[in-house]
Amino acid sequence: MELIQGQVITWRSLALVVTTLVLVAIFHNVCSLIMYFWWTPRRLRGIMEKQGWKGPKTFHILAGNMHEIMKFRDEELSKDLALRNFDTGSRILPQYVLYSQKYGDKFFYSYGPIFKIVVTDPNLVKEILTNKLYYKESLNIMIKLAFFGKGLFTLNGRNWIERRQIMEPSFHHEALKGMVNTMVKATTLVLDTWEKKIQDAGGSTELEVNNDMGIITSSVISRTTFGNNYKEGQQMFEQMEALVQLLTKAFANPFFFLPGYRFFPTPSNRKISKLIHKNEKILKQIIQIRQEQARVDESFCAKDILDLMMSTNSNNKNKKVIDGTTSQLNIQNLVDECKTLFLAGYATTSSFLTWTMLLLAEYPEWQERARSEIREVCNFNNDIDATKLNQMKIVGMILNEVHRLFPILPQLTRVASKDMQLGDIFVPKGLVLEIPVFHMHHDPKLWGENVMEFDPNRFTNGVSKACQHQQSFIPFSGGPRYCLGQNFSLMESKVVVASVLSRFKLSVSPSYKHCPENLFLHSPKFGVQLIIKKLDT
Ligand code: HEM
Repeated sequence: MELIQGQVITWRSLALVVTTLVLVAIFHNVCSLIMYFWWTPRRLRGIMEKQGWKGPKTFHILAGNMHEIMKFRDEELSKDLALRNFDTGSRILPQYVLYSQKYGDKFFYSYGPIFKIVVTDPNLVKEILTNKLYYKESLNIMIKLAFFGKGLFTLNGRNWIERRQIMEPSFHHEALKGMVNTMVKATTLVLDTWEKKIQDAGGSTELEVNNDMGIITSSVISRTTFGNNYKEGQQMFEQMEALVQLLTKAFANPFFFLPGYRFFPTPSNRKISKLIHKNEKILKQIIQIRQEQARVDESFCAKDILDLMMSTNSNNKNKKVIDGTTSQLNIQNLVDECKTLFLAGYATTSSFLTWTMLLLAEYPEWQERARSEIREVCNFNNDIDATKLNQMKIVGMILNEVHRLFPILPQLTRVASKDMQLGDIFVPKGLVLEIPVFHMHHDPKLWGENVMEFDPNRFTNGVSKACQHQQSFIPFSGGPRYCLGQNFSLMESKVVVASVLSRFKLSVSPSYKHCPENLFLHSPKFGVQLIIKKLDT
């Protein structure tokens, strides 16, 4: 009886403990949700209002001010736009135009439940980008899993420092010099198809170049990262494109931002998980084969980015990095870094090159000036190397001006890791600071009255002479987290421009509709249609 009673007591206590735990978990989650969606944005807003910052009076608990911003953006996107009109802020960063007109320079708004202030003063921007106490905002979990994992782009703090040390040698000048040939080869393959199309069409043809720039940059990144395994790498791009499409659609669903939503077995979530899994499988296979090669072949030496990464990684085996611990990447870390390089290195440069082709076609005088320089430097043969790329000054000026007018990442964000002082602003812990790169690149106070014109001449004496403040030009960000692939991308862009202009003449097709948009990246909504002619030599 006692035993039975004892058992009853035990079961009761167990049930009580379980119920209490469940209730505590529910209470904790409800409190976190209330903090995230209601309390934190209101608290931060109160602190900023007390300091004279202004912004929209109301915001939706899930969507923040997104409805108003998207409505304004869609109205702007539906208007016709002249190609030489670079005053496109209302479609690229609509929140900036909408709220700076209403509230002046010191304004805030809410992106979903995230409360943000916008900072444009170049001195403050410099402080934000260089001070490591401002860390990278965490990305939506689905985007993170799909494209970056726990890779360099998303890491913060000590993990980021360790990872950057491992990744940097793969992008040093000496390593990059050896990649120029690969860049030329990948470009030539696509340009040969242009030549064939022109021949078939009897002298000139219309081409949508955004697609072809994507083929070049995906081929360059898979060849430079994976060398002989580039074909396996290239399979990933189709999946990545599909993931971009699915995630863009998913973004329109307000529940997408709810914590834990990714675990709901919706058709879209299932497709996304399947694609992520497929990509990881391809990458793991490539890396495992490499690890095996390195193990059995003593003479195995660094040839491509993955080899370089793996060899820096194995040299780190016995090296104490920080706090006396060693840092070595495991296979999942390597997979995440490859994913990061694929997305960061492909879509960015591809959109950038598309805008470059468009502006070269629209400004024939600059196309000709660049062509003369290329003729002088490399005599129009494909004998391009790193030294010759360095000598292409006019091409460099054109590329800078395209980066200024069409920054591919039109805004950057950072989060305060603790209460801080930024100039005369008190920045509370957790506040998100947005840097509107696009608007800084188009500000007449920083660039002069001709800011809305395409004028590469402004870069004749370098960036420091082109604008009032070095931090006014940040297409690749600034401070310790500047783009790891900056020099890689500049080299690749020069190779593509030099190869295209050595063989072809470009003009804008009448079928081109100018519609820049900011969908993750600053890119042309309907692609870029150009008329391509073979150059008379
Ligand atoms: C037109 C081309 C490119 C542009 C405009 C661009 C722009 C940027 C920007 C603005 C950031 C910093 C983001 C932030 O501070 O929040 C960044 C980071 C990064 N980029 Fe690029 N990028 C380009 C090409 C590339 C290429 C070709 C690669 C690699 C092959 C690459 C790899 C990376 C990586 C790994 C990071 C993260 C660096 C870190 O956090 O330490 N990027 N990029």
